[in-house]
Order: sequence, then structure tokens, then C-alpha cells
Amino acid sequence: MNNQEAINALQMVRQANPLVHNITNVVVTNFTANGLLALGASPVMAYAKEEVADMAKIAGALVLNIGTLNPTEVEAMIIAGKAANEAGVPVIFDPVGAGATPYRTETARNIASAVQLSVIRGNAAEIANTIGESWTIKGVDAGEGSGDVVSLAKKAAEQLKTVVAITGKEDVVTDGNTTYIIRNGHPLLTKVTGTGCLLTSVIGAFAAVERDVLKAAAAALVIYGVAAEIAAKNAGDEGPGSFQIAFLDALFRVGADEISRYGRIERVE
Ligand SMILES: Nc1ncnc2c1ncn2[C@@H]1O[C@H](COP(=O)(O)OP(=O)(O)OP(=O)(O)O)[C@@H](O)[C@H]1O
Ligand SMILES: Cc1ncsc1CCO
Ligand SMILES: [Mg+2]
Repeated sequence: MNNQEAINALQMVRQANPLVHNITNVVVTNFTANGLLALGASPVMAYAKEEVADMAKIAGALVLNIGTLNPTEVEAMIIAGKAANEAGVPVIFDPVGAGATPYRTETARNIASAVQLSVIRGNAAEIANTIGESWTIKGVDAGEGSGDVVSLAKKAAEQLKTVVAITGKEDVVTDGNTTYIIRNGHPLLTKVTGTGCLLTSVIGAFAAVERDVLKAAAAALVIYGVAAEIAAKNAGDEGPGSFQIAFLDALFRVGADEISRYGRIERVE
């Protein structure tokens, strides 16, 4: 995986405009739809258990996010996930807040065992709690100490038989055999709600067009991080509001030049 392959994957997304079916949380719904549109994908949010299977089957990817979960929605997620599995549609899972409450942790585990995931994306604490590992956040950022994060990601990949993306200051992505660290992004991403959630859906857009799921996830991470750097440059030091808008614009505009110049993806053991 390298910057050129990420550029190619982005071109495929923009050419194909893949339909991304999201069952996500109420906080990030609008931002997620706009972020996917800016990137070049086609978002749809559909939640009713009467229609989720049909929608998931015609989508290029299904994204499940438990940010504001309730039993009705969780039931719909599992129905959608199973339908996607049957139809060969990749399923991307964001276990928002796993570890925060027993209900969240149990639900994250239930979804990850009922549905064959293509990618799970979360911060280190969320991934650890989803696989029943204890995780103490070291320092301010859960992504600190990438050595530990790499072992955690590999363990999760083995256990869940899926590609695992752990994000933070640095992002780690692995299928259990091949591992990349992506050193892009900007601290202002942590001051806008739903940047992690949108990233999970962006991984869905890439997984819809690139069947090598590890490559798809790595491409999404590097492009997302570079877009954030462009946004911070363009929005100056105005703060999170301007950054959020500049970030949508950057997802729309980011291209080969910036990705080849700023993309920092490295393969590690
Ligand atoms: N300190 C940081 N510096 C640069 N980029 C960061 C930093 N922290 C997170 N990011 C980036 O922010 C994006 C979202 O990742 P993060 O780990 O914050 O997700 P999250 O915890 O699920 O967020 P949320 O739940 O608010 O949506 C990723 O692209 C990640 O690389
Ligand atoms: C703030 C918040 N609360 C539940 S989900 C969410 C958005 C970030 O995932
Ligand atoms: Mg999150």
C-alpha cells in the first residue's frame, strides 16, 4: 500500500459514487451524509427493520454505528448485517463508546459475533473493549504508544477475523498479517463531533470499490488525514466551526497532488 494506490482508490470512489448504507447515530447523521457526498460517494440512512435488508443488499457497503443505540436499532443492524453478509456487501462497524456502559460493550460484542465484519474502526479503548481486553488510556490520547496499539489491532484482527483500524494521533490498520501506520490528521479533528464516525463511513465508501479491504481502509485513513491537514491550513486558527466546513471542502477537493506530497503511510512489522 502506498500513496499512489490511495490515489487510485479515491479515483474509483469518485467514478463509481458507491451507495453507502448507514445505520448510525443521531449526532452525526447529517455530517456523515455531507462528508460522504463531498468525498464522492452516495449516502443513505435507513433504519426500519422492514427495509434494512433490502437496502443493505443493493448498497456498496453497510456501515453500523452504535453511537446512540437502542434495542430496535440494534435489531435492525443485525438484520442488515446478515443480509449484507449474504449478498457479499462489506460491513464496516464503529463500536462507539464500547466499554462506557455494559449495554454498549455487550452490543458491540454481539454485533461483532452475529455479523461477519469487513472492517472494525474505533479508538483503542473501543476496540479493546469489543474484544474483552482491558485498556488503560495512556496520556491524553488513546492512540499514544503505537507499539501497544499495533499488538491490540493484531489481536482484534485475529479474534474477529476482520481488518481492524485503530485511530488516534496515529492510525494503525491491520488484517493480522500486514500492518500499516498512517501519520496524518490534525488535532482539530478531535474538536468536531463525529469525525471518527464519518471516517468509518468513508472506509465504507472505499471498501465498496476496492475489494482488498486492507488497502481500502488504509487508503481511506491516509486521504482523510491529508484532507484534515488541508482543512486546518485553509481554515487557519479560527477553530472547530470553520475547520468543520473547511474539512468538508477538503474532502471534496483533495487529490493526487496533496496525497502524494503529504500522505504518510508506513508498513510496520
Ligand atoms: N491528536 C490527533 N492528531 C491528529 N489526528 C488525530 C488526533 N486524534 C485523532 N485524530 C484523527 O481524527 C480522526 C478520528 O479519529 P478518533 O480516534 O478521534 O475517532 P473517535 O474517537 O471515534 O472520534 P468520535 O467518536 O468523536 O467520532 C482520525 O482520522 C484520526 O487519525
Ligand atoms: C457525542 C455523541 N454521543 C453519542 S454518539 C456521539 C457522536 C460521536 O460519536
Ligand atoms: Mg468514535
